Amino acid sequence: MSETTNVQFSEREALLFHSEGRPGKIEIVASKPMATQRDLALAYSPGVAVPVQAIADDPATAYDYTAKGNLVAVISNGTAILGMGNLGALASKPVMEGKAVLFKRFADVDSIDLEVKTEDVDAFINCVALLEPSFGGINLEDIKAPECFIIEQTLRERMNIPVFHDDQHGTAIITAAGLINACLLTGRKLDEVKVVVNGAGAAAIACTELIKAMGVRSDNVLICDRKGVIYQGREGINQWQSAHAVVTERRSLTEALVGADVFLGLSAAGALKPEMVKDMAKAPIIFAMANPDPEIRPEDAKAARPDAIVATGRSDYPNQVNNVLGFPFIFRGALDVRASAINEEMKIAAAQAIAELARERVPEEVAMAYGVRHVFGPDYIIPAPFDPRLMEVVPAAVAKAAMDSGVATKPILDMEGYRQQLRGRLNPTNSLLTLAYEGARAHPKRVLFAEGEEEVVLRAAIQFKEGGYGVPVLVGRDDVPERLRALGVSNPEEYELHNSRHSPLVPQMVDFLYARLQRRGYLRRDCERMINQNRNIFGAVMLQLGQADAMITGTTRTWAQTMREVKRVIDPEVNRTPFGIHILVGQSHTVFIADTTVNERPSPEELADIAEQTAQVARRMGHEPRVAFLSYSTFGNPEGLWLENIRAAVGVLDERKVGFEYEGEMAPDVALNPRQLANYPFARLSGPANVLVMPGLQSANISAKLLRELGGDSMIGPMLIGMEKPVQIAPMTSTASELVTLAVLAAGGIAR
Ligand SMILES: NC(=O)C1=CN([C@@H]2O[C@H](COP(=O)(O)OP(=O)(O)OC[C@H]3O[C@@H](n4cnc5c(N)ncnc54)[C@H](OP(=O)(O)O)[C@@H]3O)[C@@H](O)[C@H]2O)C=CC1
Ligand SMILES: CC(=O)C(=O)O
Ligand SMILES: [Mg+2]
Repeated sequence: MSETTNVQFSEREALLFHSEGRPGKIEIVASKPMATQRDLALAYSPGVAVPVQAIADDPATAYDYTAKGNLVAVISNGTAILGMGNLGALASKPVMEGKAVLFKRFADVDSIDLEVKTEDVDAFINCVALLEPSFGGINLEDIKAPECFIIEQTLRERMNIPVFHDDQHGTAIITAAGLINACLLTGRKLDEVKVVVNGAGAAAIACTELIKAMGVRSDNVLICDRKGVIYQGREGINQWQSAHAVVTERRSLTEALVGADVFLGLSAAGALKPEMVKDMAKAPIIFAMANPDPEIRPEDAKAARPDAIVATGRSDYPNQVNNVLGFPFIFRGALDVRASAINEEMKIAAAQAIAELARERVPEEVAMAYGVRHVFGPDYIIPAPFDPRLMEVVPAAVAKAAMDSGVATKPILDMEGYRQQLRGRLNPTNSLLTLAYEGARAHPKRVLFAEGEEEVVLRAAIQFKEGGYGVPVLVGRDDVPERLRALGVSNPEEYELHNSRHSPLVPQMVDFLYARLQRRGYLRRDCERMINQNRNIFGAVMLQLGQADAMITGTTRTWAQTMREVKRVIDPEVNRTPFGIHILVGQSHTVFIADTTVNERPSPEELADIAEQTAQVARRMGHEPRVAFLSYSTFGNPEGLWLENIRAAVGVLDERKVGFEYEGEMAPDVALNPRQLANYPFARLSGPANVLVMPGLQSANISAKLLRELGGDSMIGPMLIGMEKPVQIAPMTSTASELVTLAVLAAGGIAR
């Protein structure tokens, strides 16, 4: 995306995000059934004694019988939390929990945060070293320099699993990848560039070492800390800093930057001033990587030097140079070959793989569907963390480097098979939802929130606006600005508000509604009353009159009631069957269930329409559809009275010659479980179904709601499909972020 974007949120929102529901960001879920006494007897005593003995006899089997092989500890003592400084072990917990969930989200690595309350180097080292049996790898985090160097070095020597201080090496790898590409774009050679590194701590020293190893000349790198340039002979510098001290007359950051090609900021917010940037060389490369706030804001850097290539550590500006691009995938590769360490070869392989990926074109279907233009250039020197290709490319490169350099204890024999397996580990829905959000930011639309008096709706509207996803158009009373202010909004007057009491649009709206309903038994005054008193009708007419691009409602009335109101104003699209889809999203699977909201006893043609349109939605969300028409019966067994419609629907699709797999009638276990499906070798599904077409509304709606209430996975929807205008009716229990997701899907044309 080329536009500069800037996600904003209030402090209240950030706290609410962390406290809502279960406090914090992680929970532990059992990976084996725990339902019966037998399960418990196997999982715990006495059954557990068997793997205990096996591991005692052969320690390598711990990888077969426990979670060790996919488990990474994120460990900190909180002495250098982001760029916020030493705030202690406990305060670092939100960051460490955050890293743990990023491991899972991006690379399906299970991870747990451990905050160790000591600044004593030996105590910390002992604590971590003793944990070796528990984990497949150790990610050290936010530990200040110089202690971090001793800690990491000693632990690498003492432990037989990868120990990786991410602020050092993760950051260095991503910085190196970004630098390679920025130099390519500006026609520079690494052995000629003059670099100023601001900050002389963990990240800065590691970045300096890696870029020197890649060819940047030692006498071309100046490092600065708060006191200025680290020159040879300066008092009070440590051994890691003195290794990079140079002979120079320059003393301040300002002096250091005169004529410099590259600024690498790994220090603190605001450390780089616009006037300093002015003296840098032509087309300067500025990586302001301090978190959460960079050394200079990109807009200020660009104002001072429009010819600059600017990167930050943040996700809300172009060019995010942040270690999140590396650590999940680097550990994925290291774990998969049971590497005993993450060595230089693996780091360089990761940096090169990431740099190369940015130079390749983003897959066309992703770019087209979401209007996201990621083309190698000054605003795109590095892939975005949600780029699904990272998961395939980086772990494979790291695993290969581990094998080639002799640290892989379980080499991968079939590399192509491994890449395929990596692809299957991630659910495309996750990355496509992120891309849908990015697409919304690139093409902001006007979304009407009809129930502007509900707190949850206002919070969704705030998130929608502050996230830059579009313009919320609120329907509500005059006290809405006051309510927005109470929710932490400082500029509520910037929110567009429509109130039927004094909207100048009302006469036009009444005309529209009356023209539509006069032959359906409504008088003009009925229409006036509906416009004045019913927010869904008011909102839907606004949508019809082109005042917004999409509409979200549903939190104050039941779904059916809301649908009745909406349908008074908005028709189904010509030749389409309106219906509803619930989408069940797990870590590695997505299932689309339809029709969960509209048609009580769909005809064969309607079932076929529902299948076709749901398959299209699945494709828009990155899944190759495999449709199962569900029943209690599988291919006529048991026989029953209600199967004809379903069989006829399969026949309708046969005639239509649709371009996706479908089959039926079949029971859900046959549709979803390959072992059951194997009993029907003639069935035309190449794998478990991901689109489930239900025989009727009873079973569909009940299943969707059961799954929402009892299932562990998250549910999107119901999405309303097939209406002439993009209107979405959310469940009454929706959270603010669920409403935002529906708004983004509706505005982006994915839910239609
Ligand atoms: N984008 C990314 O992926 C990453 C970014 N970072 C960022 O890098 C920064 C440093 O992290 P880390 O190395 O772990 O921390 P450390 O505590 O190890 O190092 C901090 C260093 O920054 C220096 N510093 C602080 N303020 C200034 C300033 N105003 N001007 C010059 N130097 C300054 C300190 O110098 P002194 O000794 O004089 O105080 C010290 O050398 C943080 O902002 C962090 O968020 C870190 C890792 C990854
Ligand atoms: C990104 C990161 O690890 C940091 O800022 O410390
Ligand atoms: Mg960090």
